[in-house]
Amino acid sequence: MVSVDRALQLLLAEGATRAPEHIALDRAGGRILAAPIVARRAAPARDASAMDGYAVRDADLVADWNALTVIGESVAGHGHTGSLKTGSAVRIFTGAPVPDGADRVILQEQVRRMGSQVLVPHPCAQKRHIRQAGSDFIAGDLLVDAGVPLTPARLVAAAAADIAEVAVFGRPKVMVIATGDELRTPGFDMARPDSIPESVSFGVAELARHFGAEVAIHPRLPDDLDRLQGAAAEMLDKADILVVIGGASVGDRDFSRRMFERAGLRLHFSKVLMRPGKPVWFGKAGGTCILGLPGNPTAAMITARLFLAPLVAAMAGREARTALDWRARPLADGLEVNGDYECFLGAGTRAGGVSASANRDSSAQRALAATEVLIRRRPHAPAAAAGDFVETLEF
Ligand SMILES: Nc1nc2c(c(=O)[nH]1)N[C@H]1C(S)=C(S)[C@@H](COP(=O)(O)OP(=O)(O)OC[C@H]3O[C@@H](n4cnc5c(N)ncnc54)[C@H](O)[C@@H]3O)O[C@H]1N2
Ligand code: MOO
Repeated sequence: MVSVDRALQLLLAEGATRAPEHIALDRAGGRILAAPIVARRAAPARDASAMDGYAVRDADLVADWNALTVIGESVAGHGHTGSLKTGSAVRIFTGAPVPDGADRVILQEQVRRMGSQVLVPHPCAQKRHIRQAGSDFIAGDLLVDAGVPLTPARLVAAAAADIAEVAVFGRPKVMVIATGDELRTPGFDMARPDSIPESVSFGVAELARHFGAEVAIHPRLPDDLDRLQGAAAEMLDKADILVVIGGASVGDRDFSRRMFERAGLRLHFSKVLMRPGKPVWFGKAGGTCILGLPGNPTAAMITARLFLAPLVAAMAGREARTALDWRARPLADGLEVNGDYECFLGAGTRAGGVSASANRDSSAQRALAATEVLIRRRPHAPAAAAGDFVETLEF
């Protein structure tokens, strides 16, 4: 049996990032950049108007009101050709190139238009309403570092930098399999009272996707060692990480480790000093990582959050710690002294702080749905009172 920290260390030693690939920007959302985004052009490329109005020369604005001849128009996408001469103005719109010779843009609300002329007030010390060429960035500027996800906002910056294709890390392939004679597909074939809906694979698959994996769900299998061993070899070929749900404990029909014996399983840890989730195990067969989750749904989801999420994140090109962002939050209610095992309590958040679920049974699924954060209780942590700070993780 190993501690949670030691288990993480052993697991993450196997979390090598996937090779980078080049993909079109419109398919790159959420992927992790393998190379930085460097601007290929300046923004704006030339001086641009920040407002709708008139481009004018300061030298023409000496009186309280100044009559200027409107000699043309500059709209976004079609700039005015030619420069601004003494006594003239150019009608201009937001985003349009500012004609050469213009010093500022006067807002249209502040002028009086009279036929081909415009009456422009003295600008006093008003803003110029001109975005200078390169004031956002210039060609060669680093806009986004490697190693971070392409968020919606970063996709905008990459496109603005005139980039059509980005280098991102490959996504790890995760295959999830649920095992157990009692399991049935939700919504089907629940006639026998000893059948239960298979629920855990849905949560584990979504969690893996959320942290950057490409996920496949293998059809679930009964507790039949021959069939499990037969499926093992085929699954190992198709996945970077294989997640087996159930059969992790010591019962006569708990086969999740033995399922991979023939494939040459090398166990890195088997059992962790934690509650819930003690039966969780991790090993490798060939080049594939195998994570065995306990079947009890709360135990499965907590161990997946603590071990699968950082492994996927690391393989997808992020630092594993980004998936384990422990934060101090105050307790809304007190907690009892902790025992020898490290404990992870599902909790909700309220105005006063975090509040652990009353139901701590590792088979609970209603309390799981209400869990927003996990509270971490180190071995032998003393009793804690409302208002005390505890380590918490987004769930
Ligand atoms: N003698 C001992 N018994 C048990 C120990 C132990 O140390 N000694 N550990 C207990 C702990 S802790 C856990 S957790 C469970 C883990 O058991 P398994 O991983 O072998 O899981 P199963 O027996 O297959 O299932 C447990 C429970 O969860 C339900 N289940 C399983 N898979 C799913 C699924 N995909 N969707 C929904 N529900 C699932 C299953 O029906 C069982 O009710 O072992 C304790 N026993
Ligand atoms: O993982 Mo078990 O469900 O610790 O009780």
